[in-house]
Amino acid sequence: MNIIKYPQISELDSVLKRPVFEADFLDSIVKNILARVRQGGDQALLKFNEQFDKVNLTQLAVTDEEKSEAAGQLSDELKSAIQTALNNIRKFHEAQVREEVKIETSKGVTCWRKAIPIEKVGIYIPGGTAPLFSTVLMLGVPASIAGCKEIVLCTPPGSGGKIHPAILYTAELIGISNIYKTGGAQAIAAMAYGTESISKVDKIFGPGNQYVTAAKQLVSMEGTAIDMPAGPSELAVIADSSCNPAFVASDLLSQAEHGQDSQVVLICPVEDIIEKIRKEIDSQLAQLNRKEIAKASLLNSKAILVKDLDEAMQVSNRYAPEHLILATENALSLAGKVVNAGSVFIGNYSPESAGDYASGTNHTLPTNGAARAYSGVSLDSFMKQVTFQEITREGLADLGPAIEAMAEAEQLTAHKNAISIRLSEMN
Ligand SMILES: NC(=O)c1ccc[n+]([C@@H]2O[C@H](COP(=O)([O-])OP(=O)(O)OC[C@H]3O[C@@H](n4cnc5c(N)ncnc54)[C@H](O)[C@@H]3O)[C@@H](O)[C@H]2O)c1
Ligand SMILES: N[C@H](CO)Cc1c[nH]c[nH+]1
Ligand SMILES: [Zn+2]
Repeated sequence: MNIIKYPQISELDSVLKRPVFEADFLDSIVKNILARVRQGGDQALLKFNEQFDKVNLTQLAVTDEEKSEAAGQLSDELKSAIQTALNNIRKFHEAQVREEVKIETSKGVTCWRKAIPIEKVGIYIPGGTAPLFSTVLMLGVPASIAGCKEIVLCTPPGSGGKIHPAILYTAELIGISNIYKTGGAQAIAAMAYGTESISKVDKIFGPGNQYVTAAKQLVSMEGTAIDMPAGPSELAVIADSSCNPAFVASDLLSQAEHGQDSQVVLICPVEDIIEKIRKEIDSQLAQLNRKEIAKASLLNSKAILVKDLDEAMQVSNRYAPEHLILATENALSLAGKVVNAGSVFIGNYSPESAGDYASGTNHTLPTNGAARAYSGVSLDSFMKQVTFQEITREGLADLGPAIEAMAEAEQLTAHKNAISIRLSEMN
């Protein structure tokens, strides 16, 4: 992880450039995959399973037998951990249910907003390099609280064409039964267009690699809604002398291990602390399962030496990380200065891994700077907010002249007439 000392704010965009593929290159690969699925349906998906996932299958749907075997393949310890996470995620997302509020905007004019679940949703569960069953909780729990009628789950087949039992077990726990063995851009195409066995959905959710994220963005231009660009994982840590260097190193490595296109950034006003954290990274790396992946993503990663914590926050806000850890003194008050971030972890005992699995917040978060304008997945992501208004005869008598005047000024006489015809009936 290279150190960049005291960069100018204007240099940051190039210093902190994400390691993304060139957009035209990615688009041409992904457009081709989308077109082949649109034309070839299930057969195309099965061919992509052979090409990318090296499995030869005859059907995409997970069978009832596979589902029923899943629970027996997990330890009681893991099942209980999944239940703990489920409880916390459910609590946090249930608290997002909002009361319907009726407002009388003027006498006799009542307006309100009602949250109505999106009927058919598709959830993508990454499985290329690790079977992310925690993502089943992050997407399935809010979808089920929202009351979505149909939930389609796609995930790449693992070795031997199997889906990891923890994915199947977690899906069963939440009540998701339409599960298909297809991953990457082709899975996104299947949910966007529909195939013989996979239903077309109204909105697609879920994180994934750059192919998945590009496919979601492309199908969204053709009319299927998506949650947000949730691509390769990122983490920024703002640390000062009060941090525990070993903790910070462990946090940076936790996101570096996701993929070689992950990026982690350390922002710190004390050079000596940066050195201590770098040493810790080197010693902890050796013990990791995925050290080669973590090493590769550390090559994309930077330590930024800044003047003070205010400047550290400016750097972080400019970067707009998916995750931000504040390992500083008075971390809670520093958190008040966050403008751009997907999810924030405050203090030495709030590791990012807690949000990945079990604190209760959602881990499907905007990456690649999208946190400047997008929020992570929440209950609202699975609902439409429909507005209603009810106007009484007296209400229209009062409000009508204002509407007539505005319609007249926009030269929309039919609009004006829809009011005038009623006002004349009242006289
Ligand atoms: N932002 C978030 O909220 C969030 C949450 C969890 C995970 N993630 C990220 O999700 C990603 C998961 O990536 P993954 O690769 O492990 O799994 P994945 O399931 O996203 O992708 C695997 C699929 O990619 C396709 N693929 C692989 N190589 C290809 C190629 N050369 N051409 C076309 N398609 C190809 C294959 O179909 C394969 O099944 C990681 O980058 C992780 O950081 C992000
Ligand atoms: N850190 C990922 C989001 O960027 C989510 C995840 C799932 N499992 C472990 N981590
Ligand atoms: Zn993670």
